[in-house]
Amino acid sequence: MEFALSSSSPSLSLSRNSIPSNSCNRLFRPTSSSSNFAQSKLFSLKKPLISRQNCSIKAQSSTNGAINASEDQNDDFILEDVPHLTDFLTDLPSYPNPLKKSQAYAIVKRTFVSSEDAVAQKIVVQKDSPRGLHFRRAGPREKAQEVRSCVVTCGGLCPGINTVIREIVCGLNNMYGVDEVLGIQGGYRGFYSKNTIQLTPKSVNDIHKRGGTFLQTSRGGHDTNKIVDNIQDRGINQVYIIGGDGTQKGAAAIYKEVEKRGLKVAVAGIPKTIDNDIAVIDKSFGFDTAVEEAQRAINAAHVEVESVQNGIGIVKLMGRYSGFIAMHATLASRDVDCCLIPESPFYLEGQGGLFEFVEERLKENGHMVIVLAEGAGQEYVAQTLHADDKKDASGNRLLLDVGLWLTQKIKDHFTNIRKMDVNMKYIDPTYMIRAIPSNASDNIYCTLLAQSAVHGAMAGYTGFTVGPVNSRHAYIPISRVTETQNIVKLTDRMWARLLASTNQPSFLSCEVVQERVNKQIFDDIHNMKITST
Ligand SMILES: Nc1ncnc2c1ncn2[C@@H]1O[C@H](COP(=O)(O)OP(=O)(O)O)[C@@H](O)[C@H]1O
Ligand SMILES: O=P(O)(O)OC[C@H]1O[C@](O)(COP(=O)(O)O)[C@@H](O)[C@@H]1O
Ligand SMILES: [Mg+2]
Repeated sequence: MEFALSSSSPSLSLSRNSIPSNSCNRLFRPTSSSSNFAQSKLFSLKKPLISRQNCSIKAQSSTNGAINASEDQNDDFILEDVPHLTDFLTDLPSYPNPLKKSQAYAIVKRTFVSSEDAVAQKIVVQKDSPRGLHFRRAGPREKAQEVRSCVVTCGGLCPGINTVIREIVCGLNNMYGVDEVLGIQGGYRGFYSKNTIQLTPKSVNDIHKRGGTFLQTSRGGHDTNKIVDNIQDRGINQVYIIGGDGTQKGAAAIYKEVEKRGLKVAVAGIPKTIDNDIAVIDKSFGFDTAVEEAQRAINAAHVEVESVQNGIGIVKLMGRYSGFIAMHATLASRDVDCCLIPESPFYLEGQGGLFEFVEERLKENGHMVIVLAEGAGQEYVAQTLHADDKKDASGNRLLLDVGLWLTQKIKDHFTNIRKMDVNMKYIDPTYMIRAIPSNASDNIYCTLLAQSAVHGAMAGYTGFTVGPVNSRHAYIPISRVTETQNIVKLTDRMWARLLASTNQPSFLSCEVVQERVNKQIFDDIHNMKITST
C-alpha cells in the first residue's frame, strides 16, 4: 500500500527544475502531453543519463513546440521522458521501496533501475549516426503513501488481457503489499455507470486460463470529466488502463484532466490490440497467439482444398488497417499462395491481376489458399455494395465483409467467364482467434507489461504507456504511441520476404493501383478513424 516515488532521483529533479548554464550533455525532451513543465523547452542534463564525452548538442523547436535534434548531432542523446507526479505535486512524499525486502527481489543483483537507464528507439545505427531518441527504462525505483488502484479494459478483445489484469493485481499485492485494487467493469463507461468489483490475488488467480476480459469491455462512452470525477470520488490514485490506440488516447485525456485538477493519481497505459498496429512498441501482446491460432484455420483451408478439384480456400483474419496477422500467418504457414492486406492494393482482372494468378495456381497445383486481412480491398467492396461509411461507438469504421465479397467475385469469374468449376471454401475464424487465452510466450510478455506498469506507477510516473522497445521495456509518453498507427510497410524487407515466399504478384505494376498507392490508400489508413468519440 506504499507508493514508491522516484522523485528524489538526481537527474530527474535537476532536469525538471533547472536548466544548468554550463551543461552540455543531453537533450531532454519532456513529453508534449506533459503541459505543466515547460512543454517546449530544451532540458540538458548536467548529470548525464549515460556518461559520454565530447558531446555537442544542437536543437531546434519543431512546429508543435517539441524539441528536435538537428541533423548534424553525432553525439546527441534525446530522452523523451514521461511525466512524473512531482511535476505538478511538488511536495509529494517518498518512502523506501519495499521491494528490496521482498522475497522475490532480495537476492537480485540490481533491484532498482537506475534513473540513468534509457532504452534506444533505434537499434540499427551507423558509425556516424546520431544517438537519437530514448525512452526511460521500465522497472522498480529506489524510493513509497497509501495506494488505491483500479484496472479497466477497453476496446476489442485480445488473447492475454486476463493475464495482464491478474499480474497487475498480484504484482501490486506481492511486490508492494497493495490490497486495494478495484476492477472497473465494462470499459470506460464503467467508471460512471457500474459498480466496481474488488480484485484480489485470489479472485484473479486463474483468469489467465480464460480468453476475453474478466472485467468486460466496451467501445465508446469515454467521458473524461465523469471518469475523473469518479476517480476522485472513489479516492483512487493509480489507474491501469488496458487497451488499444483509442483507449490510450482516452488515457491521455484522463491524465491531462488529472494533472489540470492537480490530483495525485498515476495513469498507466498497457497497450493492447490483436492487430499489432500500436506505434513504437515492438509488438502487442496476443499477437503471437493470434498468428499461431490462425495456422489452424489456414491448415483447415489447405486440407479442404487439397482434397477436391480446383479447390480455392479463403481465410479471413483480423487487421482493420494493418495486415500484420495476415502477413505473419502467411509467412509461418507455407500453405498460403496469396496474402492480401489493407496496405497493399490489389486488383482482380487483367494481366497481373488476382484472377490470373488464381488460374495459374489452379493449373499448377490443383488448389490454392488465399489469406485475407479484413481491412483489405475495402474500397472495392464499398464500390460494389454501394455501402455508406458506418462507424462503431468508438469511431472506428465498420468494415464490409471482404471475404464474402472476394469469394463471390472469384466464383462468378470462373463460372461465368472462364467456364471452370471451382470449389470455394471460405473460413472466417476472426472472433475464434481473438477469444482464446494467450499462449506461453504471450503470457510471459503480459506479466512483464503488468509488472513494469506497476513499478512505473509505484515510482510516481504517470501519463505513460509501457512496452518493449527493441526488447527492453520502457515508459513511453502516451502521445508517442497514439500519434501514428503501425502499418505493414510495403517498402520494408518483411513484405518482400512474404512476396518471395508466396511468389504472388505484387499487384503494383497496374497503373490504377499505382495511382491509389500514391493518393488514396495511405490517406485512408490514416483518416479512417475519427479522433473524438
Ligand atoms: N480520441 C479518443 N479520445 C478519448 N477516448 C477515446 C478516443 N478514441 C477512442 N476512445 C475510447 O477508447 C475506448 C476504446 O477505443 P476503441 O477504438 O474501441 O478500441 P482500442 O482502444 O482497442 O483502439 C472507447 O471507450 C472509446 O470511447
Ligand atoms: O467487432 P468488434 O468487437 O468491434 O471488433 C472488431 C475489430 O476489432 C479488432 O480486433 C481491433 O480491435 P481494437 O480496436 O481493440 O484494436 C479489429 O481487428 C476488428 O476489426
Ligand atoms: Mg483501435
